[in-house]
Amino acid sequence: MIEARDLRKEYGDFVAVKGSTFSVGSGEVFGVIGPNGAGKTTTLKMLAGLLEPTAGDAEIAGLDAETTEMRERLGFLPEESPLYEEMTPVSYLSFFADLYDVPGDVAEERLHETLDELELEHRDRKLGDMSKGMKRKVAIARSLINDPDVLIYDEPASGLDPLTTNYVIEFTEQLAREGKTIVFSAHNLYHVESICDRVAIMNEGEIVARGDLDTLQADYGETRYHVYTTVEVPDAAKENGHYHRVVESMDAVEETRGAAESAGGAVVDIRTEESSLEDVFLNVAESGTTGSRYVGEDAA
Ligand SMILES: Nc1ncnc2c1ncn2[C@@H]1O[C@H](COP(=O)(O)OP(=O)(O)OP(=O)(O)O)[C@@H](O)[C@H]1O
Repeated sequence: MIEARDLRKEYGDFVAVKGSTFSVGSGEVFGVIGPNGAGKTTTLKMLAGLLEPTAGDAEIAGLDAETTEMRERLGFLPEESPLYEEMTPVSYLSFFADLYDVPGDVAEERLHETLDELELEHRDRKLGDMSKGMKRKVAIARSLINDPDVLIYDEPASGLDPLTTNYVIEFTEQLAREGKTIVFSAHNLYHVESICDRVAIMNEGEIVARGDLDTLQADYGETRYHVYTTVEVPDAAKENGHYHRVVESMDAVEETRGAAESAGGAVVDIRTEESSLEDVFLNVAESGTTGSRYVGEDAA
């Protein structure tokens, strides 16, 4: 559905994106993460045809990123979305519906339906008088006015309070369940983890790792085992009548079992804990960009 082939962006001598390559399947949710300045926005803008790449190209549904046909299939939500302050949500969204040649009655129904789903009230209030969260909801509604099947969302919940953030993330999840193909960037890795099928981790203009979450966790994460015993074993803490030891290998689990049995006790429970995306991200960041590699089924 989406193909990014070696997308590169130079600003003079500075290379903002060194060559992003990835593909996103139909109905998939793909997350782009990385520290400030990693090149996420630049990549997403090139993908959306809003920024001309210095080299490489992008396609959405087989259509070149810069074509009108492609834009009709796409909803783009920029990180910052200045709206026309004097307009109301309804006049603003009608204006964009018009630009996309959406017939008036369809646009009217669609915009109210979307604003209902987003629970946006005060639809006749000027955008300039609306809160940040309300403006973000209008920007999201704008990205959906042409009923696109592909959404590119740059930091959809940026700068919002926790309640509105949850709302926006849940709404994005709902769009994914409805079958939209979504590429989105976020700093909150918990959100990425909860929504995305696959992720790309960017650093200093490069994709340093990408793949599905399980594979990234297996490659860059660690599994921790929580072993609970009836008797004291080395490095264990007393907890609710048992002894709790955290180890990082099955060998260490077996060693703990041996220690417990030698002391006349037993292991009563073993729980595994996988790394979070945050752990994976920190491990990738620590390993630096040298020796970058791709993981997952789309390894290139
Ligand atoms: N128009 C421009 N001219 C020169 N440099 C630019 C321009 N736009 C972006 N850059 C630089 O390119 C790099 C990547 O920027 P980009 O906005 O893509 O990063 P990002 O990963 O989205 O960061 P953030 O998480 O802070 O939004 C940064 O160093 C930025 O300063």
